[in-house]
Amino acid sequence: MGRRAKKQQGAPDLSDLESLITGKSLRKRKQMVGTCQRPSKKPKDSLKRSTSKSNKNKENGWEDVEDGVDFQMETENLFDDSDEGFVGDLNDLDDEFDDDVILRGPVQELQFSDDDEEGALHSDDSDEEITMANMEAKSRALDEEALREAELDAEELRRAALEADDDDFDDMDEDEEGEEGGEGEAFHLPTAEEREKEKAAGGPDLHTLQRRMPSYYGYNYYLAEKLFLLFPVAEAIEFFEANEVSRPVTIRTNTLRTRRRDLAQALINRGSSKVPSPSCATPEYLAGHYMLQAASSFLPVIALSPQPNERVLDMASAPGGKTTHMAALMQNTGVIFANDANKARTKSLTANVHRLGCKNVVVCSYDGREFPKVMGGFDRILLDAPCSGTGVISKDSSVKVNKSDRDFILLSHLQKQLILCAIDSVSPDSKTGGYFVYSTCSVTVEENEAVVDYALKKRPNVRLVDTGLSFGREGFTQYRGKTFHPSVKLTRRFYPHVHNMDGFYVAKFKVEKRQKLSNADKEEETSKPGIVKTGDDHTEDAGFDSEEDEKYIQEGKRKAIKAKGLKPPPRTSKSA
Ligand SMILES: C[S@@+](CC[C@H](N)C(=O)[O-])C[C@H]1O[C@@H](n2cnc3c(N)ncnc32)[C@H](O)[C@@H]1O
Repeated sequence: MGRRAKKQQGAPDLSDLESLITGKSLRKRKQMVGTCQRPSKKPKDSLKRSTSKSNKNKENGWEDVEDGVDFQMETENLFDDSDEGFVGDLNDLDDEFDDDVILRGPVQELQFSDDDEEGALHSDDSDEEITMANMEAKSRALDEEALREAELDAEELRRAALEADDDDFDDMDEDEEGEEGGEGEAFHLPTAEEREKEKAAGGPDLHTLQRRMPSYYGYNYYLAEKLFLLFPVAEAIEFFEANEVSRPVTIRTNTLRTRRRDLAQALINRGSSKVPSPSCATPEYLAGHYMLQAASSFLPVIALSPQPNERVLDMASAPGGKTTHMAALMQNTGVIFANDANKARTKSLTANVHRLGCKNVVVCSYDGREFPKVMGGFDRILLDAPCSGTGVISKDSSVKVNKSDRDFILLSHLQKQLILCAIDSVSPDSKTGGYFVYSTCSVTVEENEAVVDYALKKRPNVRLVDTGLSFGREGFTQYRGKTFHPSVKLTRRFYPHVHNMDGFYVAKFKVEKRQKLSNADKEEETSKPGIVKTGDDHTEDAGFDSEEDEKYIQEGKRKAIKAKGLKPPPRTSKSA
């Protein structure tokens, strides 16, 4: 569990995914309900609790993360008249928890320790006694004050970040060798005594402040640095904050078994205002009338848009949230090969396929890198790649501390191999398709744009196309001095603090026939709009992009040596 008590977010109308663009950050939303607070208290002992939650999630499988959630919903509010598959929000609808009840609840006495910042805020200048009459005004004043301070801090941090140059990696290494850093090692928030000293000295310096924020939220230095490179500081803090809050639970009507309206009626007829979790499953759940899914997991399927009678590969498919969604869109026609390298995970995949009545699915278990040798010629392929999970920290907060650069290197290596194999398994001759979608539930550029750009370079016969998703931020075309192909802009990023859904990334490719082009033709081709510039012709080597990755490989090796308590060799100029 995070710094704050886990909260379910308000309900977006997921029947229209676009409506998830709230335009309001979580911070703003909180202000609206008067709960905006400056992150100012002690770091919570969050990770033990969150780890047990994350373990549970892992057992259940990625798509089943909500299975253990004891969610509530008032079914009437969930459905409209459409017969389409739907996602309904399951939160905030229980009238037992309406605002009135909260407002009517007993007034709680808040106690702050002497050195507590909020305590300092609380004992404002007037020393006026708090009464029922003045409480609301005081509370508002406190909120405003806290907000002002947070904004000032954020502005200071942003300025500090702008001043920081691109030598962060070097800084980090120095730190690691010094006292404060180290892989997986959290920073320390200052003691009361240290804070007094800092105050006397005119406050902490900006770098210190910047480094304290992620520590406060429980991130290790390594991941924090990554996130600060991805977002401006103020936005990074919004991202941290959003990760402390659960995303809305959503359900998808399985249109192979029922209609949205009928499901709504069935649930309403049940006479309960609450839909229990699958651990105490409803008959409708057992009968496969719906699937619990994260809202973000709809995105790659919508982008892929599989058509009836097509031949589709879901290359990393367990536990099958997206496979079963595709089967429904294809109206149980054609064939979907649902593959997953992890045999154990194919059990839950098979169970879901059966429960949801998908008759066009063949489950198989190969390493994705064996395709297309195993099988090729697909009309469409989805690669929902294994990833670091930095987009789903609200579900698995162990990600905050358990990822090292070695993990990122290995993952992006695997992703680069898988993406080439997926591309090579698509039939460019497909009459209806010839599309491939790459997705991850991670927000790092290494696992997303860098992988996509790598595929563009290695496979001259592919180009990026619009995902068809009408929201989401554009993919990065520049990152830390690297420039990606301009078409990478067509890929889409989704964030918890912006879209109120898990962090997610989606890229859609069109696969064309491979051609042996003359040099002159190549020049002409790559100058056409929308056509991918490629470094070289396709190659069977799906390894690292050696020039670019060498530095990271070397750093990974040094870290591994250090982790064993040994002294790594000095950096060579290549790895520096
Ligand atoms: C993000 S999850 C997939 C979730 C799934 N698409 C869904 O919607 O339910 C990634 C999956 O990749 C599988 N995986 C890992 N390495 C793989 C490989 N080399 N080939 C195929 N699958 C792999 C993992 O077992 C895991 O189930």
